[in-house]
Amino acid sequence: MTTILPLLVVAVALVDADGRVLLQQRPPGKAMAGLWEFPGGKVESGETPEAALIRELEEELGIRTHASCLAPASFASEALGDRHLLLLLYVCRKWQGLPEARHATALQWVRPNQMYALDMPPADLPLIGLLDALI
Ligand SMILES: Nc1nc2c([nH]c(=O)n2[C@@H]2O[C@H](COP(=O)(O)OP(=O)(O)OP(=O)(O)O)[C@@H](O)[C@H]2O)c(=O)[nH]1
Repeated sequence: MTTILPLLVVAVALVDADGRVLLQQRPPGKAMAGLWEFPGGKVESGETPEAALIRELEEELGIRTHASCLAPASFASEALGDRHLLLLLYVCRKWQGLPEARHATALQWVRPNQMYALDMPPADLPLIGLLDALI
């Protein structure tokens, strides 16, 4: 029997006052370079998912938020090489600071229905319809 190791990733739809969501572009050199994704990253050993997301938001965008502002919204389950990605998606409408691209190539604010036209990781595609209905 093949052992499949799960990869736990947290990501967030940051929603602004106009109902737009922040996407970031994966930088060259990383897997799936150039694709547009939700900010987030891997949950490290000993971290709660919310703590991991708060850490990633600070590292990647320089913004701060609180666990009580992270609303669980959906998840994705997708094969990823020899791993199996479990991506927990949160929605967040309250944070401090102005997002800046510290790791990403670029940032853009888009309405969920504009995401269908963007290149996004396969795991994210089923999440677009949910955000379209939710936001
Ligand atoms: N952040 C994020 N990762 C996603 C999304 N969709 C998706 O398939 N992933 C995948 O989830 C994994 C997240 O890993 P990452 O490389 O961004 O995480 P990280 O910030 O911990 O990176 P590092 O390994 O360079 O430290 C990648 O395999 C990435 O392709 C998404 O919308 N947002």
